[in-house]
Amino acid sequence: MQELHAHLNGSISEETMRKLLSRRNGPTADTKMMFDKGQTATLEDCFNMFKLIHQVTVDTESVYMVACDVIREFAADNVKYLELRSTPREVVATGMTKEKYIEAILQAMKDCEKENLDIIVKLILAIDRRNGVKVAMETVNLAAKYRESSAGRVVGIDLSGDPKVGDGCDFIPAFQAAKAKGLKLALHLAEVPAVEETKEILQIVPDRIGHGTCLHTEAGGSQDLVDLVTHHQIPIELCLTSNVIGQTVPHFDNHQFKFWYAKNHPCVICTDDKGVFNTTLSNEYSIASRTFSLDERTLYQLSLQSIQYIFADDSVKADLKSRWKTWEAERFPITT
Ligand SMILES: CNc1ncnc2c1ncn2[C@@H]1O[C@H](COP(=O)(O)O)[C@@H](O)[C@H]1O
Ligand SMILES: [Zn+2]
Repeated sequence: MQELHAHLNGSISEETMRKLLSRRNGPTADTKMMFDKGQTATLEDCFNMFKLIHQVTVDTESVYMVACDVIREFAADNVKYLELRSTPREVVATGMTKEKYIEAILQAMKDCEKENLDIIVKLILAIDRRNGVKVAMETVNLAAKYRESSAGRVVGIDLSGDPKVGDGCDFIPAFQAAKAKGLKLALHLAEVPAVEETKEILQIVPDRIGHGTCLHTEAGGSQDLVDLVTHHQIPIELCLTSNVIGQTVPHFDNHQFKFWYAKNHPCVICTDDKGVFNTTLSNEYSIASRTFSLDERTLYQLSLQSIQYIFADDSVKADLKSRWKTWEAERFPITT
């Protein structure tokens, strides 16, 4: 499998969280940092959870530890290619600058490469829409700088944060600058109904869309949005548990996966925040399988197709594809 939509601070497992809570003052050891299975909440609850989590990842040591653990956990879940995304954060009290934050993640990526984990990891820097345009432009510049100095480990830019805050159109110049610098764009779009904003942002044709929950008319979107996304064949990163717990989708059966999959549109199954939503990528594939009656071969095809939408270069795509094909030949031998 490949995981293309995973926020670092939302991906912290219970075990890592325990280690973090024992390290410093702040939220106490029994503070809940994840939702229970089957629990529902609101997007606001999710963002409050992130605020708490950010209180325990305030120094480079914790960011490094979190990144190492998250990479190892995805590898243990059989993820062969991972694009992590994270919002560079400065914490004056601990001396963590945005540069040091990014470097801690890059160091974790490099050190994990030495562990022979059988996983390729790339990094996407996130623009939090709550932090405004100036910070967004800074993030783009940081991404360009570290793309150069990290041997291509930094691959793109994300737009995330509370979708109800601010106007995403304000960030269009930052997205254009990112594109001009050769960075890829994976943008959270239409996580809640926002037809005008989404239409305008779609004009720049992002490389991938996060969630796209409210693109289609039944979910508060519009036919124009569907036509644009279809016309440009923009892959959509779909996170089932996240959307159901956050209640932007009432039940798994109403998930937009159904709409886009039925159109044969590029769909990628992802976790979003495996820690906060208490899930794994395998679990998300199982939910998709149970909810939409997809057999193993169909899940395999979905995973194989996702390789086309990764942000790494063509040689990585070709290598992954050949590994998938080898596995296919073993798992589904042609019998005559
Ligand atoms: C639930 N749906 C979502 N919608 C929008 N943004 C989300 C998100 N889930 C996570 N994030 C974004 O990721 C940050 C945490 O990871 P990092 O500190 O960047 O590693 C959150 O603060 C939010 O900006
Ligand atoms: Zn997300």
